[in-house]
Amino acid sequence: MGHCHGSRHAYCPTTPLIIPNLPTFYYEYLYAIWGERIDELMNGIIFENVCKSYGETAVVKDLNMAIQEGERLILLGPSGCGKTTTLRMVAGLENITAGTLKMGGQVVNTVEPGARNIAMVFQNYALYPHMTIWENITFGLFIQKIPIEEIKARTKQALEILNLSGYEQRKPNELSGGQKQRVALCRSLVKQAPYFLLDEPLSNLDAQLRLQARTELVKIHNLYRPTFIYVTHDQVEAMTVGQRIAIMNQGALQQLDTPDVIYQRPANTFVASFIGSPPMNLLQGAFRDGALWIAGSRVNPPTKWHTLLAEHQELWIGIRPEQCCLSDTPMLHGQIEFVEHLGSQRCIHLRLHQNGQRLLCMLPADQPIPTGTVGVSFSWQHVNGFDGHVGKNIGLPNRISHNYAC
Ligand SMILES: Nc1ncnc2c1ncn2[C@@H]1O[C@H](COP(=O)(O)OP(=O)(O)OP(=O)(O)O)[C@@H](O)[C@H]1O
Repeated sequence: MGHCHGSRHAYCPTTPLIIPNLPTFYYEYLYAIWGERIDELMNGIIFENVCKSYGETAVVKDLNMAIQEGERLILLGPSGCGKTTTLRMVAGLENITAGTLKMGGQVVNTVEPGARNIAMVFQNYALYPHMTIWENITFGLFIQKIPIEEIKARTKQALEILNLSGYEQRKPNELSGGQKQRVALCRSLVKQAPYFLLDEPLSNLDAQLRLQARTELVKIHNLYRPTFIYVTHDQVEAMTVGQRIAIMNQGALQQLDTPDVIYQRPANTFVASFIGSPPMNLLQGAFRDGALWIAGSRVNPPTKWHTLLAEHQELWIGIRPEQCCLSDTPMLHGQIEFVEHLGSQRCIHLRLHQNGQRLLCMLPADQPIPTGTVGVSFSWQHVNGFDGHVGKNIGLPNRISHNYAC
């Protein structure tokens, strides 16, 4: 277990804390997650109680978040939730109102942007119109006085990865939007900075190009594994590019975890209804006399759940649409109101009989769909329960499959 060499180690289980000024539980929490790899984490980015306000308005609230060195982290959330502000604080483009931001083990609250060793890609490509593509990409490297052979080698490699070889002598106005976006990525890539910050870099691309660019982003990351923070409000992008996703709402971090865990075990009702298309069904639940009532129907949950359910009594029961099926021995009954055709699947909109709540079921397109009233079942292993008052996941023991690719 122990690895107490060097001075930047944050926590060693056999000795007291080495770095002062942080609560003990914080290191214990980090160590529990990262174990021996805590070294890498300390070289990453750590937010400690970070707040940002504009006048009286708090836009980032008490953010605690540790990003591992070399990790691809996505900041995801609805418009205005504070993603860009968070990213800009890392870049040094916004002051931090309160709290501490650390990069590479150093507090950087007052460090100038130019001294933070970051590469940043913005939504608008910000290319110099009078320069060629090659000049746009290499300009910053010449300023850094990097040897010409090194500049040529880095640029050649980046142009190849981003399919831009042959475009070196064009001007930005001779490129399509997607190509300009790739030049902007290329220009950041050649810096080989340890921190790579991206703010909605694909938002100007059409669906086809976005798909291709997602793969390129992962390739870029794999090339030299910078610590990568990527802001988006597109959950497909988040799920496919991110190794972990931080979900924000109204300036507060809601959940920070792998895409699988976030999808299958959302931390609260906000995450449950934000992630997934269509989103998770949240049905009213109540636990009385050993039975669970879901949307007004009595059902029998696994006996081992009873203690947990009894602690909450009023609940939201979360069931993903694709985990519902039509059944001859149903748990719930409803009236089909609408059928959406989505190619390989169909989304059935039901109005439940007992309490009139709506339930969405995702079914294979080749499954015959009866008309009128239908019965629906689901398997307990995929069900989530949320406290009826505060909306927090109560941790019913359901099954999570960890099958995402790093
Ligand atoms: N300079 C500023 N002065 C006052 N309020 C600001 C300023 N910059 C941002 N805000 C507010 O802070 C909140 C967070 O903005 P931010 O740009 O971080 O959100 P976001 O999650 O990135 O949104 P989007 O996805 O729409 O870009 C918003 O309500 C915004 O109006």
